[in-house]
Amino acid sequence: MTSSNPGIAYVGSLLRPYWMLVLGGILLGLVGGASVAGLLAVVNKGLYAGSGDVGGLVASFAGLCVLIVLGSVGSDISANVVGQRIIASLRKSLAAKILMAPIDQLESYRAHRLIPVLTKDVDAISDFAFFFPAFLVSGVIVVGCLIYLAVLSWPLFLVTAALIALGSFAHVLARRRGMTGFHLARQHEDDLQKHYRTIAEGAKELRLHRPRRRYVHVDLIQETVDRISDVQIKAINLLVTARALGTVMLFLVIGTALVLRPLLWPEGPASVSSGFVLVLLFMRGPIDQLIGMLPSLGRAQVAMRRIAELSDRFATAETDLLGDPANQAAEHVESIELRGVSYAFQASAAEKPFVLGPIDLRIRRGEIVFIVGENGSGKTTLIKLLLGLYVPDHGLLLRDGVPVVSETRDDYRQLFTTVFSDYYLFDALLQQDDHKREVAQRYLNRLELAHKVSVENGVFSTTDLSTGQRKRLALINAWIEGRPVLVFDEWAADQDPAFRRVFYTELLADLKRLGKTIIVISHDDRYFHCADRIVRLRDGRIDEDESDQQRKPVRAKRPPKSSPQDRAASHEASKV
Ligand SMILES: Nc1ncnc2c1ncn2[C@@H]1O[C@H](COP(=O)(O)OP(=O)(O)OP(=O)(O)O)[C@@H](O)[C@H]1O
Repeated sequence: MTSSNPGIAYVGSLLRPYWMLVLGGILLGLVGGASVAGLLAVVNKGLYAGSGDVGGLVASFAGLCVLIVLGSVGSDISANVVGQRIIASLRKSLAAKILMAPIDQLESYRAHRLIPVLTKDVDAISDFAFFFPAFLVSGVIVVGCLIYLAVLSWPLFLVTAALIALGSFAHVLARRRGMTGFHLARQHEDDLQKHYRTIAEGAKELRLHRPRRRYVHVDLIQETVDRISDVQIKAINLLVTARALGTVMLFLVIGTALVLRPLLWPEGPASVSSGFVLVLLFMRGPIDQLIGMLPSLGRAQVAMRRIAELSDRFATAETDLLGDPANQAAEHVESIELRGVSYAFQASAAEKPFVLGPIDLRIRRGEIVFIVGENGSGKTTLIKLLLGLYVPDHGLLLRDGVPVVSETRDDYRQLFTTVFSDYYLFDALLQQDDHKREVAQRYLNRLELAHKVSVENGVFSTTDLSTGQRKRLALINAWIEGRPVLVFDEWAADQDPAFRRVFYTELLADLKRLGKTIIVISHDDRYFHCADRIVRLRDGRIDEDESDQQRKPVRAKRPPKSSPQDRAASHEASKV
């Protein structure tokens, strides 16, 4: 979407399915607006009519009243339906966009910017959608009245139109500055969201640190809130002033019309003047309503732009991610491979981006591969490339020797179950058959969670657990999914020594016996002997790739040193 106003283009694409309703609403609005103008003409005529015209005037009056009601109710209903449908489509489409967005784009967008788009921006459009029917009808009434003015007298209409154009120009200028304010305020809203996250997620740390608490409260939150309020006040004041000037301008038009009438049209009937005054006074209401809605329209425009930008940024080549999961059963895989793969994070001009690769790595079915290396050496990035979450800048990802491309990438990803170090724990088990429930129960026992958690109607009874316990629950989820490749990113880091030992020496071996391929990111060098192969990363490159047989004697399998307590705990844990 590269049009000069991506917001309008995006909303246009959302409106397209409802074009019949939109058109119907506009036509009905036109009928309503024209009828109002007609009614004013009838009223004006009535002021000068003789007694013989009463019957015709009453009939016209009643007919026009009915048309006004039908027109305005019809256009209101259609605009309301379209407005609400657009909001619903917007919400669904944004959720779909996020579900399909390239993971690296999603990661760099950051949650504190994403959430306001989903809430604030959609709400801004929703607010406008609520007023949109009135906006539409007011617009149509103004147009209808202008047409009636033109019918009454061309010269006076031209003078009026010139003054209205002048007033509108002043409004356009005011609006442009107002919009700049709304844009600025919206940017500060992102900062505010970030600070809100800070006080919610950093509550414990802030409670313990008075200077930092004060800094966050005063320098970050209060300052940002005041900045937003100042910018909004300025923007709205400008529009309100423009509105008052608009009203004065309308009276100016009335005065000018009255003064100029004898000059411009000396032989014209008095009904022209009264008709003009009547219509101009009547127009004040709808014009006021149109101008009054400009701030809301301005905010909606800013919101649309934000939504369009997000939508543009999250565009993806993988468009079938939300298809029927029934076709995506996990299959087995003989090998997964990165061939000549490199990947660089996007970075600002000042920063040097981290570059991974080029990497050649082939993992075979049934292997236990440990990915090791210093912090920041690129282990998680490597895993994300291997999982098909990041698309390589160069090189190929292969499944059983066949390149994985956009069309096959999601099928490929279904081979894996992962527990990332920043994993998200889902409380519901999607597989609900008896066997899976039994496996879940068995592993709840084995991982010493049965006293805290049970499976009820396919949902874990609680996830209010300690950090280590939650990770065990994530492991159970992974186990139950039964996929052929399991990836653990520092799973054991939060476990007590006994469970760490159970994980490396027993659970990994169990999974291997089931024919699983296992990839483990680990810093636990005490248990490196449990791997069939160790891939060591340094600065984004593979530094060593050693199989069990190649490993030097010093690294050969030997039991890790453990305390008597470790051994006792491990014995207890392995009894289940
Ligand atoms: N979203 C991102 N944008 C930019 N750079 C990133 C991003 N994620 C990671 N990096 C950079 O990539 C490098 C490798 O990160 P990665 O998480 O792969 O390391 P790691 O080996 O898993 O580290 P650790 O052992 O600490 O988990 C780091 O220097 C990090 O700063």
